[in-house]
Formats: sequence, structure tokens, C-alpha cells
Amino acid sequence: MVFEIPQDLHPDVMPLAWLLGRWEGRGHGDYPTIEKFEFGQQIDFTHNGKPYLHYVSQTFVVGEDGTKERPLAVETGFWRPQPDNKIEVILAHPTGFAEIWYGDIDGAKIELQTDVVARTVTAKEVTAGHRLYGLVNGELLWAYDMAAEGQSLQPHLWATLIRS
Ligand code: HEM
Repeated sequence: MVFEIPQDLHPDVMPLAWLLGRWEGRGHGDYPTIEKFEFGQQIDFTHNGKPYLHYVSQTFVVGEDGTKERPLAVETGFWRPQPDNKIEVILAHPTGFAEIWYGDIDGAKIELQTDVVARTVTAKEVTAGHRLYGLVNGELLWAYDMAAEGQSLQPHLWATLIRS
């Protein structure tokens, strides 16, 4: 499929145009305090002509044949490109976190780190995150390192998705 940049895309969002659309794939998760796991993921990046992208990630327990069996984590937010290839991202999680991320856009690679992780009183103790997104041979690869529950910043998730 040939990806076409929408004509009404805000010019500030052009450095993120390669993310637009729906991505689907599979990922793995781990952390010292939990069992390793696998998940299916669907990511949607949409725009409305304003200078940001809306982002929604949904994850699922998937069967052998890829059937979505039940929901896992969901997160949503806004990706706000800034001058000089900088980016600000705001994310919200139903598990009680609201995060502010800063990062750099380097062509088809984006690196983000948390500035603030705010959490509700009942949420787990997540204190920091680091994310990498990259387009490699047409696939969206991403990885999330997390500091939580007294553990140092280390891998929690990594996944590979293709445009659907
Ligand atoms: C792709 C999205 C994600 C998936 C599929 C996922 C999946 C999981 C699973 C299966 C567990 C172990 C079972 C459990 O305790 O519920 C877990 C634990 C955890 N996840 Fe995630 N997760 C995702 C994203 C995140 C994000 C974005 C954060 C932080 C903002 C996060 C923070 C945690 C924490 C703090 C734990 C518990 C660790 C502990 O109890 O020691 N996860 N995750």
C-alpha cells in the first residue's frame, strides 16, 4: 500500500506524517516483578488539521491465529511536534497515570523520555519511562523502558507493527 500524506495535514506535523494511520502487530513484555508475556497491539495515529497527532494504543491477549481474546492495556494522548525536531507528548492511562514526555525526532526515529509521571493514589509506583519508535523496512518498531515498583529503568515492552 502506498502511503499518501493528507493534503490538510498541518505543516508542523509533517515530521510525524510517517506515523499516520493504523498499525497492527505483536509485542512482548517483561519486568523483574512479573512473568514474561506476549500481546497483540493496534495503534492509531490520526490528525484533524491541527498541529498535533491524536494517538491511541490498544493491546490484547491474542490467540495462536491472532484473534483478539481480551483487552490488555490502553493508552491515549497527543503528539505535539515542536521546532528543531523536538516533540512533546501527553499520555493518559486508565491505570491511573498521566505523563508528559519530551523527545527528539530524527527522521523515522523518535526517542522520548518522561518529564513527569503523575499518578493517582491507587496506581502502581511508576516513576519514569523511555520510549523509542522507529520505522524499519516499513515496520513500526517501538520499545518502552520503565522505572516502577522500586526497579531501575529497564525494558517492559517491545513490539513490531505493520500498517494495516
Ligand atoms: C502495551 C501496553 C502494555 C501491556 C500489554 C502491559 C502488560 C502488562 C502485564 C501483562 C503486566 C503483568 C500483570 C499485571 O500486573 O497486570 C504488567 C504489569 C505492569 N505494567 Fe504493564 N503493560 C503495558 C503498558 C504499561 C505502561 C504504559 C505502564 C506504565 C505507565 C505499565 C506499567 C506496569 C506496571 C507498573 C506493572 C506492574 C509491575 C508490578 O506489579 O511489579 N504497563 N503490564
